[in-house]
Amino acid sequence: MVTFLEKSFGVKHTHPDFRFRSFLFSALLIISSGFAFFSYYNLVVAFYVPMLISNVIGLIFCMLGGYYLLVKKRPQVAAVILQTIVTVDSFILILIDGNEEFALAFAFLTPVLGIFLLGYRFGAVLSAINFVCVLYFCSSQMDTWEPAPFLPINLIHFSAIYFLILMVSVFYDSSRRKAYSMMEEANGQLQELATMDALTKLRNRRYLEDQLLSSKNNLFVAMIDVDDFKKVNDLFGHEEGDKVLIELAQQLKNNVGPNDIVGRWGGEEFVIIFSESDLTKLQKSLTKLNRNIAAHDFNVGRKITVSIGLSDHQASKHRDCLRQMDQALYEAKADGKNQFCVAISPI
Ligand SMILES: Nc1nc2c(ncn2[C@@H]2O[C@H](COP(=O)(O)OP(=O)(O)OP(=O)(O)O)[C@@H](O)[C@H]2O)c(=O)[nH]1
Repeated sequence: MVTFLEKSFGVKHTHPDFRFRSFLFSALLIISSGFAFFSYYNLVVAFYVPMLISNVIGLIFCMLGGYYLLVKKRPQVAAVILQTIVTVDSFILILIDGNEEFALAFAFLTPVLGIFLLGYRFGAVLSAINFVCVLYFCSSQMDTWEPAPFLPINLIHFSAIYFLILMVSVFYDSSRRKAYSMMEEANGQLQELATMDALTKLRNRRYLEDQLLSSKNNLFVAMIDVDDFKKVNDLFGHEEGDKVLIELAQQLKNNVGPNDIVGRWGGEEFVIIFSESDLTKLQKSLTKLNRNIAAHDFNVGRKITVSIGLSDHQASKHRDCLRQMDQALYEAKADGKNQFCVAISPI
């Protein structure tokens, strides 16, 4: 059943909208069954044209709501249609049945349903309009309604209950939405923290690997390793070493394009995922990167340089590509450091 609904709605059951869409679907199904039944009843059992027309129109609107929900995947439009059906139908019932039986009770559906479906702002406006209309109708029909007249005290009771329901619904819905948005915000922050390197504030290895594994394109990826970083720590202390890493993170970001992703792989190793696919252009960028880093003043009593291994990357050969990138980095180090080396996988 859940799989069927997921397919029909076009969203997974974990999607925040799934319950809302399920509610719309069930409500449209139940109401349209009611319309279908009463269309049949008013056509075959007790022929009555006004109710027959209103039921057929209701049925058409339900189908329209279903179309927007299931085909167009626009639940908000379906919600407006459902709300319109309920509000208009409650009016028709009052107009036809007066205060007989349950007709007036249907007016109470609008504040509860309207706020749930349209949100507390639009829902409250609609409820207020609905209230004025019902009030006008009740007042204009006072004393004449059968079987019991609608007395002023009934009006007071009706207004009190209506606004109580409206206020409870507004409070409930605004709290629900607020709690949901706070949870979304907290989730976003957690997600951000889980994918961020605490020292440099760059993306961490988990994020970088997720990006690489989920990419459908062939990419170029570079591994950057600080040369002789142990000496920096040994000569100036670990704290100064940390400052160099933070400054280097900034320099790497300054030297890549806006769509490239810079992250810290771990220790004194960084990774850049390039959006550029032209190798010649990338080689020029890496030459410039090596030059700019070497020329930058890191405020420690020593020049800082980096070695870089560049490799192409395909998600299906992730581990092999990382190995190849490491090998290119190793060659850059072995060749004298402060340079890059390129490794391209055989086609
Ligand atoms: N300050 C600081 N040092 C770190 C951090 N992570 C790793 N290191 C240090 O980075 C150094 C890496 O040293 P090695 O792997 O020997 O490499 P290297 O001295 O850079 O030499 P080459 O890679 O051959 O150029 C070690 O001394 C680690 O302690 C960190 O977060 N902060």
